[in-house]
Amino acid sequence: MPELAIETHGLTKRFRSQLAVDGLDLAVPRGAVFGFLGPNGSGKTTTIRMLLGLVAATAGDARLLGAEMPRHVDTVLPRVGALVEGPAFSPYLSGTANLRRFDAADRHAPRGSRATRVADALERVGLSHAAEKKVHAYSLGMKQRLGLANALLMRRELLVLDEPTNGLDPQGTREVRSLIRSLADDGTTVFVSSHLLAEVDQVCSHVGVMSAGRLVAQGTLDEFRGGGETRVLVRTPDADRAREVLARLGLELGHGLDDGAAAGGIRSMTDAAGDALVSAALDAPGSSGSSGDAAPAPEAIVAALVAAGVRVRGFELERASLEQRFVELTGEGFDVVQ
Ligand SMILES: Nc1ncnc2c1ncn2[C@@H]1O[C@H](COP(=O)(O)OP(=O)(O)OP(=O)(O)O)[C@@H](O)[C@H]1O
Repeated sequence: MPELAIETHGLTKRFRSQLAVDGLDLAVPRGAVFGFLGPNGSGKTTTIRMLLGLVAATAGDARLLGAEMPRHVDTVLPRVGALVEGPAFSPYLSGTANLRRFDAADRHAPRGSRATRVADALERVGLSHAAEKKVHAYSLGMKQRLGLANALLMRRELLVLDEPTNGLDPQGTREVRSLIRSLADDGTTVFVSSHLLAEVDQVCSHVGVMSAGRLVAQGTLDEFRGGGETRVLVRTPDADRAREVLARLGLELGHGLDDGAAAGGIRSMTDAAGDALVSAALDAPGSSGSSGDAAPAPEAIVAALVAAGVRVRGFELERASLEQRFVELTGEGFDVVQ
């Protein structure tokens, strides 16, 4: 069995003068829940459409479950469940009747167990109560759930979900998250595009970040976070002395937390008790700060602060949040919905 569920090399899509996807080298390991992130228009949907053989690539190649696409589309797609821009449900049929039609169109789906399969899929996405309702009376969220149910009709090795929580309320979003988790627990690889960092943070094992058609980062969630800077936060009434010590240790002052305040000429924040929160970047990637020296250990920082007479009332190491990393990589804000 190939180790990668999805693998692309130089995958490119050009629409007339627009380069929508530019030389993508994706590597999605089997068993991963891969969060495919990116701002609007960064090329996520186009990539997914190429992966599924819905649109032809301009250049490059893609393999799904070890087989070249779109050449092996007939043998590969039955092993892949997909939710892409809502399938064309018939509005005047019920949810159940729509799913039966889709199931009947799948020649790999045994007819005898169709009714059970459809009922199970509706149950998994929390739509049993509306199973017999006509789809034109469904809300956007319900249609989205029906699309998901359609992707879940058969057990699949790979699920490709384009923005599965679009149109869902917070409760629906939580349900989709736990559904993804349970699918992953069963060994299904899940490739999910999303705007929602919180979603990715909570369910994904791997992340890929798109920006303007290019894949600017990919790896495990830990690697992704680890690539960002770690900040040291010191709570102390002796802010000036603390800053001197941190600077002496080669740390770069005034990162992150202080940035906003620094614009107003303040380099730290003071609380009601008179303690200031001084922040500095430890091992900022690409920082010119400490001329390539290894960052000092946290205990060495605390010892140096104490030795210099700084009253350390709080000390914390804070890793970059996913959102900070995303902004660092794409230069764009993120649509953060918790
Ligand atoms: N059929 C098409 N014809 C022309 N341009 C297109 C077509 N499909 C997509 N594009 C362009 O390609 C770029 C990437 O679009 P795509 O839909 O893949 O981005 P996305 O990351 O999925 O965005 P969103 O999060 O808004 O869905 C956009 O600039 C879009 O306008």
